[in-house]
Amino acid sequence: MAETEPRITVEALTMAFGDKVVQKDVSFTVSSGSIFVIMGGSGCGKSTLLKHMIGLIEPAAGRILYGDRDFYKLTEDQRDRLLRQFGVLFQGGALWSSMTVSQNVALPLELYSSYSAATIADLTAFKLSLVGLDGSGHLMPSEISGGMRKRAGLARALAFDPEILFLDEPSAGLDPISSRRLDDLILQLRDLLGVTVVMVTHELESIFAIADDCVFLDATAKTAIAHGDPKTLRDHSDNAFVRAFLNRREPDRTETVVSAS
Ligand SMILES: Nc1ncnc2c1ncn2[C@@H]1O[C@H](COP(=O)(O)OP(=O)(O)OP(=O)(O)O)[C@@H](O)[C@H]1O
Repeated sequence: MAETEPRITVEALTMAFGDKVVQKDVSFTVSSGSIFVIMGGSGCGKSTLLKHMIGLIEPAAGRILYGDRDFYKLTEDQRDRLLRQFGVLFQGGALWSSMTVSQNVALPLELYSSYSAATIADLTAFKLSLVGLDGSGHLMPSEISGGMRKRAGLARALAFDPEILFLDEPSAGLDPISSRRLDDLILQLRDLLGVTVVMVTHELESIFAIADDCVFLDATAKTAIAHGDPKTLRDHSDNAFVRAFLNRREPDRTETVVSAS
């Protein structure tokens, strides 16, 4: 069950590339221990928002707070320490094709920790077991399925026992069964490790199966037009476009689009 303490606060965020504003005045909070989904149509700025949240792109305006710490006001040292609490799985979840699954998972520990080789081997085996890949560490990425590759990417994202996992389209390209397994794994990791999960996805099945909360970005309004529990939004949002999206219907653009839910 999700706790209610706000873990992340996004406050009046404007995201832009030069003169091109992608989204403006986006505000929401992510509760500690929740699975939070960033959704919206293609090109509305979901991945861009995730990149702002993990320090890759600086806001044009607004703030992103972790607890009461304003991310972009932190010193480099403070920011590095905060980043250590993040686990990130990017779209594609690329593994190095010339390394075994174990070597891929061990890589961040080898690069960014001073653990001994034996400790790294133990930690790697533990992370692989967490994602159900015990016994597969010796295989090359080309020898495992797409679903297993995603799980290996997740094991690597868990290298430093993150408090927050950021996942960009984790189930993209997976068949429905592998996608379902990945959803179950994300839920288990949240329950077992107590991590907060922030996920970009437009897989509705996934959203309804595991998300506690969401923000809905709109490419036309260039702002968030809804937030809350996805099932509640699907059935009761006062925004017709959001209801249509979540019910997989063509939106009726003649209906009034209300700018918040
Ligand atoms: N580095 C960049 N420079 C300029 N424009 C960018 C850059 N990255 C993204 N954009 C633009 O910002 C907008 C949002 O892109 P983004 O990838 O965040 O959307 P998205 O909602 O994640 O899309 P999708 O669901 O298709 O993956 C798009 O118009 C995109 O072209």
